[in-house]
Amino acid sequence: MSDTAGKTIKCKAAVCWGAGEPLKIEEVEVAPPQAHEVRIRILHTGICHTDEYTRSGKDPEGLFPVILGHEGGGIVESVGEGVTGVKVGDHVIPLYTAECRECKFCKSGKTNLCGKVRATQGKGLMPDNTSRFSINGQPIHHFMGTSTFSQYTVVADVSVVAVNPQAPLDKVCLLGCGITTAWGAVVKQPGITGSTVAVFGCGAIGLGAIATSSLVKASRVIAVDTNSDKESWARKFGATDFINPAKLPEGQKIQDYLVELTDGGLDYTFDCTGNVHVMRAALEACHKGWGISTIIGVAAAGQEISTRPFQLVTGRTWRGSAFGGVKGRTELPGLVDDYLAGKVKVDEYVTHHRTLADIYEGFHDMHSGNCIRCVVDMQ
Ligand SMILES: NC(=O)C1=CN([C@@H]2O[C@H](COP(=O)(O)OP(=O)(O)OC[C@H]3O[C@@H](n4cnc5c(N)ncnc54)[C@H](OP(=O)(O)O)[C@@H]3O)[C@@H](O)[C@H]2O)C=CC1
Ligand SMILES: N[C@@H](CCC(=O)N[C@@H](CSC=O)C(=O)NCC(=O)O)C(=O)O
Ligand SMILES: [Zn+2]
Ligand SMILES: [Zn+2]
Repeated sequence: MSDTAGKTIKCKAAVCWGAGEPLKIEEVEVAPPQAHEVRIRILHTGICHTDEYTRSGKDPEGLFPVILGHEGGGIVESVGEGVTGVKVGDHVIPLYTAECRECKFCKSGKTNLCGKVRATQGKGLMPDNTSRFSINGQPIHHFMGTSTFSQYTVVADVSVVAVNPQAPLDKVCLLGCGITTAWGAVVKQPGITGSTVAVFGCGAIGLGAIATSSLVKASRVIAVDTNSDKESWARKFGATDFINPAKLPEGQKIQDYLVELTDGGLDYTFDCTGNVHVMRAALEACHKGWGISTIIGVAAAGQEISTRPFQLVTGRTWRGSAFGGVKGRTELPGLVDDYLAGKVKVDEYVTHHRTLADIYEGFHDMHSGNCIRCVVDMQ
């Protein structure tokens, strides 16, 4: 039992006070975990584009003030009554996609989307409809059920998983979102082995989709990105081809180019940009009769996708994937072990490091065009 158990902890956190505002380092009070909750000392966190998406005000679910962050790694400091899944001292990864194993979604065998805490999570609150974070008595919202931009956070017990303590948390924190999302979206999609794939967007998510397509032996992996600097990254992660759509002859659409290049279109495509026009191109680059396009990117409030319904009538499938379809409590420990065994890349994604004091610089890094993932040392 830690000597802070049952007490409120004062620590530093990066708080976003309003849409579009920078993050500010504040002293926050973190209340003890209630029943079925876990308080975690966060050691490292990645910064994902979804954090920036919400900070910027593009997220229709965005609430302020808030402590963002959902790609963290830490150690359990204390647990509330009834917690059995993790214990004090465990090395853990918080899960923005919970896994209760009891709800309709969890029991369906058809999805990783758990319904147990999603409604309160979307309101920036714990399952009892209150927040564990406050500053001078003012409640601060949680984010994605994780809030890893705080030195201590509280999560629901269904939203955390213990992992091999041998795994460096400054690396496997990235399995809390980006890399796992990409890995799952590919390995859970039957048929990729021996097939052609195009990945639109070569950030961490796109590179992960490229690496995993290569791992499962897709016959061809075409990377598409408007930033030509991403070519060397894409090839390093296993792309066989790289195309910059901005460099095509004027008037030529990327989907038409790809259909011609691949004798009718791709077997599988992935949108890893969050741009609805790219999502359309990814769908229309699919082969007639069987091509499947997966949307991974998150689009801003008010954005909608469109295509001619004929694209679907003629056998293309449009689908989406959240956290790669991965059930975190069941599958993440195995993925961490795969990383330790050298079967899954993680270290290769880390291009930038920051401390909590300059975490907001990490958001600027993300826009620099040469940042794949920035890892923040929270202590
Ligand atoms: N569904 C899920 O569960 C998850 C979704 N996401 C979402 O996935 C998306 C990708 O995340 P991440 O990899 O971190 O983001 P990045 O911004 O790092 O990567 C996106 C890449 O796409 C490139 N790009 C931009 N516009 C185009 C275009 N028109 N055509 C081709 N490429 C383009 C960008 O180039 P440039 O460098 O010039 O900007 C960049 O290289 C985000 O929307 C994020 O919110 C993330 C995690 C989980
Ligand atoms: N809140 C947004 C949607 C954000 C979103 O799509 N989140 C993804 C994960 S993105 C991670 O970096 C996700 O898993 N969604 C499923 C969910 O239940 O939230 C909006 O309202 O548009
Ligand atoms: Zn993310
Ligand atoms: Zn559930």
